Amino acid sequence: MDPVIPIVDFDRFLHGTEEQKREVARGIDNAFQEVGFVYLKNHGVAKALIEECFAWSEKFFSLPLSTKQLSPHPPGGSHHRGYSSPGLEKVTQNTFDAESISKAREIPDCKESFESGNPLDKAQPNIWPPPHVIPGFREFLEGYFTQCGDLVHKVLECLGLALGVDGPGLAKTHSDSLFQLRLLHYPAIAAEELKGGRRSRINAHSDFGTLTLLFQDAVGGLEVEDRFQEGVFREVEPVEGAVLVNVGDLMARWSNDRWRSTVHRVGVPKAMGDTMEVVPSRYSIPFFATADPETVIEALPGCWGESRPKKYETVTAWGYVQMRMAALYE
Ligand SMILES: O=C(O)CCC(=O)C(=O)O
Ligand SMILES: [Fe+2]
Repeated sequence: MDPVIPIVDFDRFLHGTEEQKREVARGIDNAFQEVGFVYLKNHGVAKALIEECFAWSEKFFSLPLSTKQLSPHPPGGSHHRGYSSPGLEKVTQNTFDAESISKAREIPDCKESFESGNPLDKAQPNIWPPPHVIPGFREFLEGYFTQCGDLVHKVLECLGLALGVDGPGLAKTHSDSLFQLRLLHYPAIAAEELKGGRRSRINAHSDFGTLTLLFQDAVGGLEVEDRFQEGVFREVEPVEGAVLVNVGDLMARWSNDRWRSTVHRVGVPKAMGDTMEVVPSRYSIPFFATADPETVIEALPGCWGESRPKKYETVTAWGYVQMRMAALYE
């Protein structure tokens, strides 16, 4: 059976009555408890803007490799900006020791990406291509970043409502907006390579941060792990006009595991059937949110009590994300 990712009408939070807002908050809360993913429709980011972002992404990735490499992702995992060519980033899941990391990396991810962040982020400055190579790219992405950041803040406000946290509560912990906008391109690939497990589009992983927004094209192939059967993945079909929102590890921990950070990966789209030999190229645009670095991550109100003791030690948001990033590169 396909996983049911609930679809919630976010306009009822953005413009609804108090009761409608609470209803949306309950809807997202339930979805995050059950699957860790929710589809939001009427999320307020204009369709034309999202389409334009996909167009910029296609334009960037169609540049020659040598041109894309004019804005290279630095070696190591601590400065996550710029262009990564296919095979550079190798996603692994919960493996921090050298031996298991190198084993997981035998199957390369067949994708290329371009990462950018908040222009005010001093710790991770953006790495843009020279303007003459793709004029307007930087300006567009900087504006798009702000729009996605606004949506993250709204979703956090809504989650705060679900937990009974007053006012902007949770959104306040993300006020630096040290988020990451990622353009992703999975080049066309022989179906055999993916099915035979010799290569993957993106290996199974969960996201590190608090929340991820994911816009994807119509190709499909995103799969989420069955909550009751480890290692069993089911496809999540794209829903036109809706943004997929999922819980990251930091949020799972912060919510004392009330909300799930579900493992996901990208494989062969089911809609292709068994006959197609080449899996078409796919584009997606995740936007990763995390809390301000100094935020103290300890069980949120409403997520612990006598019958639900706190499961995790207190960490800062910064300390946690650094540990996860270091396992990505090198
Ligand atoms: O491309 C996708 O649909 C998923 C990407 C993803 O999971 C990630 O970048 O963390
Ligand atoms: Fe992910």
